[in-house]
Amino acid sequence: MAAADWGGKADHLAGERATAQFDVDGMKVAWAGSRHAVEVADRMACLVASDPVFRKDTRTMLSRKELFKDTLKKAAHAWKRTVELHLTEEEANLLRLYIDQPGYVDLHWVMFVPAIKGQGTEEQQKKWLTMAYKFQIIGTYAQTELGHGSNVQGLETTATFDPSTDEFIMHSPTLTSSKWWPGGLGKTSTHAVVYARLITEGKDYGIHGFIMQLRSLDDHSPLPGITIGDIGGKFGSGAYNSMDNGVMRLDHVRIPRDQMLMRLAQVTREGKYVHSDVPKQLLYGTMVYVRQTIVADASRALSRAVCIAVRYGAIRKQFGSKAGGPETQVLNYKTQQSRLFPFLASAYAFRFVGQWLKWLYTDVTQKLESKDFSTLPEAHACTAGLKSVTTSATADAIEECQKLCGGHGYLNSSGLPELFAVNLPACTYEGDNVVLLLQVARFLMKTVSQVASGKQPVGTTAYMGNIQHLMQCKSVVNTVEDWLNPAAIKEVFEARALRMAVNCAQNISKAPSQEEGFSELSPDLVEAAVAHVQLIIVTKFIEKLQEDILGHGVKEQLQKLCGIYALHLIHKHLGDFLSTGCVTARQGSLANERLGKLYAQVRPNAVALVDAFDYTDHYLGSALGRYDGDVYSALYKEAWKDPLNETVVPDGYQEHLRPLLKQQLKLSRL
Ligand SMILES: CCCCCCCC/C=C\CCCCC/C=C/C(=O)SCCNC(=O)CCNC(=O)[C@H](O)C(C)(C)COP(=O)(O)OP(=O)(O)OC[C@H]1O[C@@H](n2cnc3c(N)ncnc32)[C@H](O)[C@@H]1OP(=O)(O)O
Ligand SMILES: Cc1cc2nc3c(=O)[nH]c(=O)nc-3n(C[C@H](O)[C@H](O)[C@H](O)COP(=O)(O)OP(=O)(O)OC[C@H]3O[C@@H](n4cnc5c(N)ncnc54)[C@H](O)[C@@H]3O)c2cc1C
Repeated sequence: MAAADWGGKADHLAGERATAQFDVDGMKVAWAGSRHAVEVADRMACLVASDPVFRKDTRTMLSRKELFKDTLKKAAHAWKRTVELHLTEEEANLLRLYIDQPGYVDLHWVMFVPAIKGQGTEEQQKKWLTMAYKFQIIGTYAQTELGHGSNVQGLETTATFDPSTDEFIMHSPTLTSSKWWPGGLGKTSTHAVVYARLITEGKDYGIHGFIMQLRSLDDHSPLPGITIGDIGGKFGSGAYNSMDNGVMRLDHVRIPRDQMLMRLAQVTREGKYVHSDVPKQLLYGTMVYVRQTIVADASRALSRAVCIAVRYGAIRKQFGSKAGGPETQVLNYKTQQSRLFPFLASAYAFRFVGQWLKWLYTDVTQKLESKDFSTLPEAHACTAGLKSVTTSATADAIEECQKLCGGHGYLNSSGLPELFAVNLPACTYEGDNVVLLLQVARFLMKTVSQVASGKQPVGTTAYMGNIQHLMQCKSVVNTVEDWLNPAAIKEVFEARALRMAVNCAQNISKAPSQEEGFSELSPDLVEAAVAHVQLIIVTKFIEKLQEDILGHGVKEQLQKLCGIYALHLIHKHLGDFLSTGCVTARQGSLANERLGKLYAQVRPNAVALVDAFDYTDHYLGSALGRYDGDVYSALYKEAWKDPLNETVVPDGYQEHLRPLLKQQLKLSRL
């Protein structure tokens, strides 16, 4: 399908495709999760690619105002098409995804609606979601403030209950309490779930969510007492600048009591605070949900960058053989392969762990509904950890893909600068990655202490129960081939993760207090958390290979990619594996040798492996990553679209360039 908007012209990558040793269609199914998923994604991608309103080839050349208006136009058109075509929720989500332009609708669907679903009573859901589903109101998620983002308990906005009128008074008491960052808040949202300190009967009960109307539904002006605007331009051209991240100050704005989200806690008519018998952490449920979706976003962004770099690497040639033979495709350089193929493997690894995380989230949600809260800490640790590791790796990889494409990768028309700029903030939003890894570490330290007191850990920490073995085992790897054994790979990852966690726990216990120890050891704790999360990713990839995977050669390719993912981590973090005694220096070099062989085996399949992502040229948005590989014509054509090329002689020539040149000429004649 990726050739759909390609039109059947000469395929410069045909030779590459001919060397593939597996069934690309089968791989598409493995990547997407099911035949149905491939089919619906294809249909939605084509719908977007064939609609001129969704064009994005000149996006990076638009001014902020033009870009914002273009985003409003696309969002409205997408909604129109959704209604006209009676799209299902799955189809509508994919439509939004392939439009590929961050905007207020993301916050509306991904945060505002889930916040009400998770924290509103049935009555509140009925009232607000009915309007939200029909886009009669547009909502955002207003949590972060100018002064606090990570420390949610430090937020300053107040919601003070006034029993005389049965209302809350919403107020920003300081400059730092101004809401700052919420997407769509700046110019678009009519409503928001606003997080504020609940004060009733003179007591501060901490952070709670409140639904607030922000703008008039008649003329869109802010309601009395509300000062609201955009926070200004952000990193890169195009990119996240399509989003109106906002600032908001509240001056004693009154809202009815029933606009406090009351599923987790209530304030009675008399002003009494009542907490339900559910963990208070459920207040953070929306963040758990979104972190889970961000893992899927990361694999998608990474796969786009890899697709661009692999296809371009197969087209780009530099240097020939000394005997004057043909020039070498840069993808054939071993250094390119060792930089790029781990990203290809990571894209698949993140995709599969993202599919598993979605399952975990659904499972935990079902348990929560039947009041089983036991798996909540693990769900928090898994979503926080995987969000952190996958987004950091993705941002680094996109940047490296730019370098892998040389100078042309730095052009906006490569698609890479925008891809980087859009995905970089995923390391920060929905929880700064280091802050989230410290949450994982906290969970690990608790688990280690439970294991020490004889409790059997479950789920993703079950391996810690095998502590006797894992603390002293030595890897059995003795030959390069031994590194093909998934059990051998899993064992060293388990041993490394456990030993790093236990080392931290032992060192913390030597500190004057738990808190001081945690703070002192925090750099090591972050590394232990990364080791644990990488183990989860490796394990889920290995488990994926135990499923029925159809299609000639598909499983074999995935086995190679799984090997690359795991072994490149051993190579990259060899210090961890050596210092914890999980592998010897010799085993480390055998792993590296195995890695080199795997790169060579993947090379003839590389283009087909990125074709299996099934991206249209429209979605990829890259002159370098085109399906047909006609890179140079595309680069040449794109250059002429730049506004600078609208005139042959540039604006400013008469005022600045001509006088300068004339003056210099005059001086030289003196
Ligand atoms: C190119 C096209 C692109 C189109 C893309 C379209 C796709 C759209 C997809 C996504 C769009 C995303 C848009 C993103 C917009 C961004 C939104 C935001 O950023 S919203 C704001 C998010 N803010 C944060 O994440 C703040 C981070 N901070 C926190 O989460 C917490 O405060 C904390 C740091 C985790 C908590 O710290 P701390 O422990 O100090 O405090 P407490 O609050 O007291 O916690 C005590 C116990 O609770 C446990 N805990 C904490 N969080 C959770 C949780 N979420 N669930 C369960 N349990 C939790 C914590 O571990 C403590 O436990 P114990 O140790 O006491 O047992
Ligand atoms: C593009 C974008 C969109 C966003 N959209 C929204 C939105 O829609 N709604 C919303 O409410 N918010 C939104 N945010 C805000 C976002 O959630 C916060 O920026 C994020 O949670 C990080 O908080 P912070 O900015 O306060 O960083 P800080 O916490 O100030 O981080 C600064 C530095 O301090 C470090 N640090 C902080 N605490 C610790 C600690 N305990 N230990 C060690 N190091 C620490 C961090 O690692 C970081 O390096 C958005 C942000 C961005 C960039």
